[in-house]
Amino acid sequence: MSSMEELLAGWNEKFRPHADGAQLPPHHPHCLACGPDNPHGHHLTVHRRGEEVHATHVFDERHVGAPGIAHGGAVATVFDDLFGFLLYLTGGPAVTRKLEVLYDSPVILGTTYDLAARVTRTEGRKLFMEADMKQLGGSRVASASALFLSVDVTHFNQGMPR
Ligand SMILES: CCCCC/C=C\C/C=C\C/C=C\C/C=C\CCCC(=O)SCCNC(=O)CCNC(=O)[C@H](O)C(C)(C)COP(=O)(O)OP(=O)(O)OC[C@H]1O[C@@H](n2cnc3c(N)ncnc32)[C@H](O)[C@@H]1OP(=O)(O)O
Repeated sequence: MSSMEELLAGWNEKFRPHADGAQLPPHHPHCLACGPDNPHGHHLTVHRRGEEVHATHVFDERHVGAPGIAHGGAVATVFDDLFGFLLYLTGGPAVTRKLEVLYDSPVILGTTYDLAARVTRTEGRKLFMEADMKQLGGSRVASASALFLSVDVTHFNQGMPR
């Protein structure tokens, strides 16, 4: 079995119904944001809570921008991937067409943040999503909105070596 075939087989399994409160599976083992086997990754763990997905996250020195502060691109990576977990609730693959991040305050390395994301509207293939990142029990430090577009499985063949 090719690595793509293995990925597809596993991907279908990931779309089974997930109970409220369940930990959701990583997109794949090397995913930059959630893959457990990516040494550069964020190792994001995400749970379903009702129709939302939630994560707690600590950025570290691998994600540094200005000294002591997370790189804005790293913050965007985590938001983008968190949106990708909503696909387990909506039931099929989709990809980011548009991602907008609002940075309210610096995201400090070594600090634990709470993240939550939800689908706000669907329109045909279009999934409109919103997310926020907050200090534990505290104020918002960033928020994001995204448009994902549903795609067929063949979309992912574009990444296979030719
Ligand atoms: C079931 C088996 C599944 C198997 C999957 C297998 C393997 C997967 C393995 C791993 C996956 C891992 C992770 C995935 C999950 C999460 C990770 C985070 C997410 C990402 O990291 S993902 C990567 C970054 N992402 C891309 O790499 C996308 C590149 N891009 C494209 O591939 C195309 O761009 C595409 C396909 C997106 C669209 O192309 P397209 O040709 O299909 O669609 P088109 O452009 O025509 O737009 C259709 C309708 O959206 C409207 N529209 C467009 N833009 C708009 C805007 N800005 N505002 C408002 N409306 C807009 C149009 O106006 C039209 O509207 P209407 O239909 O009403 O006319």
